[in-house]
Amino acid sequence: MTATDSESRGVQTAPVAVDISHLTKTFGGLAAVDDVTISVPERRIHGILGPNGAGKTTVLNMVSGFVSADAGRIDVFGEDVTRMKPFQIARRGVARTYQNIRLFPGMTVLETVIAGAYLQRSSTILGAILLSPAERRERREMRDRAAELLEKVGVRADHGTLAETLSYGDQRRVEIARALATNPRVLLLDEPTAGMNDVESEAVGLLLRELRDLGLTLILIEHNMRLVEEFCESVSVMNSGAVLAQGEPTWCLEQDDVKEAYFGKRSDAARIATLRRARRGPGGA
Ligand SMILES: Nc1ncnc2c1ncn2[C@@H]1O[C@H](COP(=O)(O)OP(=O)(O)OP(=O)(O)O)[C@@H](O)[C@H]1O
Repeated sequence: MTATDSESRGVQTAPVAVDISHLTKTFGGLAAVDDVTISVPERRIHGILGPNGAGKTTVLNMVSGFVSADAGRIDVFGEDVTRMKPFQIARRGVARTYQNIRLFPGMTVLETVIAGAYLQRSSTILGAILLSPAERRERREMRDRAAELLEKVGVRADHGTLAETLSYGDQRRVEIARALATNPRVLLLDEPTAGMNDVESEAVGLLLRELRDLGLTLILIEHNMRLVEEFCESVSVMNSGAVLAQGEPTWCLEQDDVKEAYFGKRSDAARIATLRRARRGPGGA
């Protein structure tokens, strides 16, 4: 079927933002990622799920250039980034957060977010040294934008507080704000709700949806099934380096091999049903 056929039937086919094709990475003989193919359209919230050691973080590390692929290819908005360095990929609009929070020690909340914005600077080094009017204006704009982003992600703490002294949930939010300060088109999030309670996780889910509505493509590694089912539009479930199932989250989670691989035990698989009931309320449906 051609694009014209699709359009004439009113089917919208969004351009692909991140196209991962036959990606493979081996560490000391172990295939951490084994022939993985994942295609994420623009303006999508896509989850990568799977048990510990499934290869999820290694996939994100390759997309962001922190780990080089042994085989396969990664395209971002149609451009081959497979062999690019992290800063080159970042310049193409890919930002990320980490599983283990990486905030700069000794920096305030505001400084941390401003540090993210430095990738976007247009002022010259000479301008910075001489503190030219353009430099001063740019610094002011970065401060304003950083404050705006902190507000958007829901950090209520004083912006002068040292980032490392914040609660775990707030540190994760500061990380998201720092990533957003680079003006990304694609945001990769490694367990953004780890350590958060249900209310905080829900707020992150709503934020992701808001970002999607603003045009971002979001790829997140997430263990919170409730969040996945509520906010992810599609998922890839991985196990032992390979993709077991891809598609609509609820459908994927109902596949027997996914339940077995991801949750290991029947009793854990039952947890999915419990979470669904909780989400729908006492009336079910
Ligand atoms: N730099 C590395 N050197 C050696 N082995 C690695 C390296 N990075 C990852 N691995 C191994 O590759 C496999 C996949 O790891 P990865 O962190 O991608 O899994 P994951 O699905 O993100 O797991 P988790 O949910 O626990 O973070 C694991 O067996 C891990 O030990």
